[in-house]
Amino acid sequence: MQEKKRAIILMNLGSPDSTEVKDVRKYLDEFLMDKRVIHAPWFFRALLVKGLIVPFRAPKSAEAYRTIWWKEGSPLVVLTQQLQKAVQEKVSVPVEIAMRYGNPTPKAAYDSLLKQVPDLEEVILFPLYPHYAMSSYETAVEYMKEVKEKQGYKFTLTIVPPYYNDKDYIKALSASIQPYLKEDYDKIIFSYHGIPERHIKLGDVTGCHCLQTENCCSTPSPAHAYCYRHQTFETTRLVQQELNLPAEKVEQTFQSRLGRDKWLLPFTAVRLAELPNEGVKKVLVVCPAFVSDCLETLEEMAIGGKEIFEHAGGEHFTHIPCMNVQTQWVDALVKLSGAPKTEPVKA
Ligand SMILES: C=CC1=C(C)c2cc3[nH]c(cc4nc(cc5[nH]c(cc1n2)c(C)c5CCC(=O)O)C(CCC(=O)O)=C4C)c(C)c3C=C
Ligand SMILES: [Fe+2]
Ligand SMILES: [Fe+2]
Repeated sequence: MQEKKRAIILMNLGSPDSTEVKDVRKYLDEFLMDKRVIHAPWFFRALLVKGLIVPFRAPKSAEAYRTIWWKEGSPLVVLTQQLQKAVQEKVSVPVEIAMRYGNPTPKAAYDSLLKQVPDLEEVILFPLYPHYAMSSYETAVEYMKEVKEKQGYKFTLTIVPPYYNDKDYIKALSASIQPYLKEDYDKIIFSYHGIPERHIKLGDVTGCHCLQTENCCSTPSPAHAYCYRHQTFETTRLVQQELNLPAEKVEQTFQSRLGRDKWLLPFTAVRLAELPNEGVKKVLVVCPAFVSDCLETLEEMAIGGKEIFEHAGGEHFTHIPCMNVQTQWVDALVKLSGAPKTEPVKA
């Protein structure tokens, strides 16, 4: 039987095209005008985003991007391109990348694949987010569907589900942490990108579970399929188990808050400022919501987090890089995608 004509798209969040304020403004505008990121009717969202957030944030954000930018471009985009190359070496179908905001766009990714395989039958969409959140996984998937429908492409779209508890993902993430455990450390902080509590409640398919009790995320519920908070706790728990980490040395926090809404607690920045006073002087920080290093890991955590911790009396701060193109992660990704592997070269 003939093999189905397939291809893969790796999808990430995206970055501005450059560190110039005008490009950052354009990127933030597209990002924050997304109705799955800021939940408000279009008119109020536009007023808030275009009138208030973007004009103030763009120059500061551009400054932050300048501290981490590489000569090849944005770390997030460059690392996603490197991941594409690493995956391409292991699968026998074409691999493209697409960004939810900025470039390369979903249309560019689809069109490139159709150029390579005109009779394409199936695109496997791999969101580079291990956890489900409306503002990351859901918006990426829905946007890819929307563009496909609009363009009238005939192939099917198969979506890889969140893999926050997948055995191979957990093993790869654990392997990326393992070498740092040789250091003398007091605590390892699992810092995840935060989201507003409102998003968790809105995504609660039961309508009566999420954030209703202290331990909702560890009480079995169908809501967990869409609960970012539950899924992040699971990743931490499974890595802790895999690496045999003592419970008293593990802490979970949330970073990158924007605006005045109630966001998931505790905040990484607040805990980093408190920990030295609790006798925690040496920390390791890992950011498992990101598979590729980006502004939030390289600037907010490795630079900003370190500053906060040391200013409060901390002595040793180690940021553990994301999995990026580590072989075990690439192998896990290929397996999760279900794409056919390249034939091993015969000796
Ligand atoms: C890991 C998944 C992510 C979730 C969930 C998420 C939610 C979320 N983000 C913002 C606002 C901003 N995030 C920004 C950067 C950024 N966010 C993610 C991932 C998630 N965001 C990544 C990978 C990045 C880095 C992009 C890069 O170019 O490296 C930014 C832009 C930078 C800045 O000005 O700080 C904003 C703004 C909200 C409001 C939100 C949930 C509602
Ligand atoms: Fe974000
Ligand atoms: Fe939950």
